[in-house]
Amino acid sequence: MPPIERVYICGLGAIGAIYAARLGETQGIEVRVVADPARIARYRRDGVSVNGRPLTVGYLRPDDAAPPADLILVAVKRHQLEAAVAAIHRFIGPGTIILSLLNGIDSEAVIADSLGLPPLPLAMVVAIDAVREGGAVRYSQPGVLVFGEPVATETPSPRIAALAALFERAGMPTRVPADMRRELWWKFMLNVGVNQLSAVLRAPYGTFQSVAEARDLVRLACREVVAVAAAEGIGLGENDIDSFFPVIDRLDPQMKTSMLQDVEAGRKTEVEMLGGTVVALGRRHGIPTPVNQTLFDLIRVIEQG
Ligand SMILES: NC(=O)C1=CN([C@@H]2O[C@H](COP(=O)(O)OP(=O)(O)OC[C@H]3O[C@@H](n4cnc5c(N)ncnc54)[C@H](OP(=O)(O)O)[C@@H]3O)[C@@H](O)[C@H]2O)C=CC1
Ligand SMILES: CC(C)(CO)C(=O)C(=O)O
Repeated sequence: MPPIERVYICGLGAIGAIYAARLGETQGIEVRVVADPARIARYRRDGVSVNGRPLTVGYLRPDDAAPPADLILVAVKRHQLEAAVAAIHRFIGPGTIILSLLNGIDSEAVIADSLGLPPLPLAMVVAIDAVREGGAVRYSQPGVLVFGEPVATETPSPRIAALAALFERAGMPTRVPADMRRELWWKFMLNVGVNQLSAVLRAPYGTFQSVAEARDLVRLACREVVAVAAAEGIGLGENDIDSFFPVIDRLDPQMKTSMLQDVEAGRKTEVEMLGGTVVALGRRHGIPTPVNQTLFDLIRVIEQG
């Protein structure tokens, strides 16, 4: 597989801007952000910055004529995914790799199904504390991009090797686990616990680092993920809950989850893809999920308040 040189990004938010900045500074990589004219006008007028440095990047409108990308990074919120897929479809060629940086367990399948493509690689960004206010993005921990094929394998496929080579050139930390599907579920469990509780408690990471009761509440929500995951053939356990607290403990105590940022900015949250998914899977498998039902209802009330 040829090296990745042309990267298009859809979603210039907390995550997308960090990837645009890092890849855009890498010799030999062309980065362009795909967005509708209204968003492009806003980015040009108000500016986008990452840790105080203005971002200079080229833009592409969904109906522009441009060569297919080698790689498309999708970094929108879950409820924005369908529109993002429509925006990128013109830039997909036979060799284009699409990598979804969204949280949750279904975005890759949604993208592939909508576009009639074979299964995409699975991906997630972990241990990052990105915060966005308007177009100003800040982070203290850059995190790790974790990706792999959807079917467990010890040997990286050509597209996974090409992705690893790209991010190594850009000096961005990556990890390629053998069983990426299980990793995605592990991160999903973390987000179900920490993101939802942070939104209800209006709590930054510091609360989950120092308040025992907050950690206990996270555990209660995550145990329901362990139960539905088992019914879906994914083996997670209490030790997997234990293993994410050290990740949260290393984040800036004053920074906030993406869901708390949405609540504070009055935006729609990703609650359907977190608690909503747990509740739906619980119903399908006859597993009670009262904690996630409660969190779901609370966050829906907050969204409408
Ligand atoms: N923030 C974090 O620390 C982390 C977030 N994640 C996950 O990454 C994903 C992205 O999160 P995050 O970056 O925080 O979200 P943001 O809300 O900061 O960014 C999403 C961006 O996508 C833009 N967008 C939405 N729809 C379109 C579209 N159709 N075309 C072009 N641009 C579009 C939005 O523009 P506009 O503002 O104009 O709507 C916004 O700038 C989520 O799934 C989140 O859960 C994962 C790890 C950590
Ligand atoms: C793990 C965490 C909480 C930060 O990386 C996240 O994924 C988010 O804010 O959505």
